[in-house]
Amino acid sequence: MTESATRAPLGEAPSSASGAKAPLAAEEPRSARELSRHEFGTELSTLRQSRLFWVGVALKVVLALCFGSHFATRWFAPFAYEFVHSHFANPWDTFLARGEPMAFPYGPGMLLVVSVSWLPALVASFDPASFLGLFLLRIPLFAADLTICVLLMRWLRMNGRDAVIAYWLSPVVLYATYVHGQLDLIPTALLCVALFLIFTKRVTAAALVFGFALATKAHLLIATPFALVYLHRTCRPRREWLKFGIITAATALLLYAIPLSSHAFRSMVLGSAESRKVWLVSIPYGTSGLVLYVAPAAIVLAVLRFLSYRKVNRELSLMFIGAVYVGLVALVPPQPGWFIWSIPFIAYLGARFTRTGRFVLLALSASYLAYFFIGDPQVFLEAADPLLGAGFGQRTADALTLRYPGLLGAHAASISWTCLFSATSLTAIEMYRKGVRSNAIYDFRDESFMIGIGGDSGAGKHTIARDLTRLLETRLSVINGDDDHKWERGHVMWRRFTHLDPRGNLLNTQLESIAALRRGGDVRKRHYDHDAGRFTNPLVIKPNEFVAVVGLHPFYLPSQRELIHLKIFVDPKEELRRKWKVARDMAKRGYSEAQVIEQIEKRMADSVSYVRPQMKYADIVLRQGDTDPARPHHVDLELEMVSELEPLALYDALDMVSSLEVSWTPDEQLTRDKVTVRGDIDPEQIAALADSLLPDADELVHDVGWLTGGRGIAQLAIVYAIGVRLSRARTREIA
Ligand SMILES: Nc1ncnc2c1ncn2[C@@H]1O[C@H](COP(=O)(O)OP(=O)(O)OP(=O)(O)O)[C@@H](O)[C@H]1O
Ligand SMILES: O=C(CO)[C@H](O)[C@H](O)COP(=O)(O)O
Repeated sequence: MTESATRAPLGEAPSSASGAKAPLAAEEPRSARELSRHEFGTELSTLRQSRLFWVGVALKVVLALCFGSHFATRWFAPFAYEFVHSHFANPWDTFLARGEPMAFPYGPGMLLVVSVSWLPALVASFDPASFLGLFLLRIPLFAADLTICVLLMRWLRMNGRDAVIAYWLSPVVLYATYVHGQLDLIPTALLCVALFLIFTKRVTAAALVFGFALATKAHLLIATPFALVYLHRTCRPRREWLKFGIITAATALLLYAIPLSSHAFRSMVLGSAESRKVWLVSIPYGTSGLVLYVAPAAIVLAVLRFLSYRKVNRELSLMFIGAVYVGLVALVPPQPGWFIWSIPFIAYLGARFTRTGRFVLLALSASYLAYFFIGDPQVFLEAADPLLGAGFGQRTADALTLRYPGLLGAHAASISWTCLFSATSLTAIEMYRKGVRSNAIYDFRDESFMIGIGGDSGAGKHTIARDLTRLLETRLSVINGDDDHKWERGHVMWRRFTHLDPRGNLLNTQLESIAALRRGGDVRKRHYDHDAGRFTNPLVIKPNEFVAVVGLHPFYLPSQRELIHLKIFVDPKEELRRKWKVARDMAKRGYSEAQVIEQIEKRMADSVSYVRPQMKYADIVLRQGDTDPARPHHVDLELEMVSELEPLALYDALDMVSSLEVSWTPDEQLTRDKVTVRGDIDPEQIAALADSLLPDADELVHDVGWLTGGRGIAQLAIVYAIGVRLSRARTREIA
């Protein structure tokens, strides 16, 4: 698979270029909803084109029709059928009265989801244990299965296709769901949907789905602290986690309240033997009767560890939730359905970290099937009873046990359980390690990442800062270099010096501000109000993950250069800069055209002496060529980038876009490369390029903040450079 394969739009020219669709305005942000709709379309079409996907569908349909253990044929299918057929009478009462306390140890949410496919039972009578019944039982499970697969592809992006192998064809899901007949895929899919909504910051919707999910099966309570911590660490306003907790709890409690008055419900669901299994493995602590509950201890340990992270990203959350669920099954008596809880997360590991991930996936799947066959051959084989006749499983298991007592006895079962235990433990450890490593990639520890944006007046410095704010949002603070002018407008000293002269600016004050913000301290600073030409009272600038220093001299002093992690210089075509400056100063600063032109001419010598020389220290120089407001997708940009940032990778990515003409020229010393870009590009293509250039680009930037045309390419080049610098710093730290 080529890296671009999951993103269809890369090679297509944007629609405005062809004139087929109204052009997107450069400032028009796309909503997160629009973007996700588009991406799911991409994922579904990737699935439709995958032969392996269709092989999986065929296999699942056949298994769903023909197989089912007594869990499916004696309990779950009749339970759902009874509920619908009786026009929604309380089925727990009916089954407890029949002496079937194990029939449905799930919450009301699970009954609601499972019943959807049984609506024909409202008007028709049939045997729920028949092929038809088995198939109806699997319809919501298939929907849950597909939902998980699509969400995984979305999360995995460039490795999306690998999700088909790692998840869609998972032997654990095939056996537990389509052969045995466990329902755990439903809460698992709901958990994944809730996580997807959490990651895209749709907190209310996430809480409603998560609350409903808890009402399907209470094991999801284990994922709750991880969701709360993630929201606490990543969401602004900070209280979002509380809102999530309240809505989730209210939704779950409301749903549980519906059947709560039923004694049968309380005894079959709330007091079920299954939920008590979590306490069964314990270590005695001396003779006083004190014991250590192993599984709860592991869960608490994981939650505490997760809480200790200052920064948590999506991958760390997925890996921790997966590690807890996979670790949990190693610490309780083995249940076939419980393994399902961790499978999407293990598949994520398998697709994302292919070498180790696939190895653990394989080890776990093989030892899972081996244990559930050797440990209980009768239940394993009875799933074929609907196809091969009642009693097939029992007869065959008895015959095999008699013939191979060593292979199917208690000792063999313990050996296979030991293997399964080892595979699950290894998986949990791998998930923990990979999650922690991925979380560290864009973590800049206790420093702010400083970005300097320099250039002449009207060259587009603040425009770049605003375009970066769209991507970095509240994680970016901006210092304005103009705040460090020495005097207010009209001051007599401005007759001696221009604003471009370092002697007209407090560059040492600026240096102190940069140093303080970089090490995480607040800065109190007056602001230069361009409307009035006066300084305001001092304002507080807070440190942040990213700080942009925007001005005429952000890297004039050597010490400024040392403190700034990424130096950007804007150097548009002079004619264009004049046009922009005249328009901006006339519209926003109250000057006439003649006044602006006179000011430009007067400052020219200082621009050449003091501003432009900073260009040689820049990591990136952005040279905007012609712009055409009627063609927002249009690009005419020259990028100069220090070779250490590997501009060739950027060139390679841009060169894949067929609607662009890209060229690359290194300088003779191989220290700076020039990349020229001409053509058309839209924000979705730029988002796709960011995905291909940076691991977890969406962790670094807000996905819907990408612009179109030249400004979008400038955003891409800067974000790429930030990503390279950050990941290099982390790699050095890890090494
Ligand atoms: N890439 C761009 N594409 C189109 N227009 C631009 C671009 N960059 C800047 N402009 C236009 O140029 C004007 C000046 O840009 P901006 O205010 O960002 O310049 P500046 O370098 O920050 O100026 P100053 O230092 O004088 O405050 C803006 O009002 C905007 O209309
Ligand atoms: O763009 C500028 C510097 O980047 C301004 O020209 C400078 O800040 C002077 O301001 P004013 O026009 O208010 O005298």
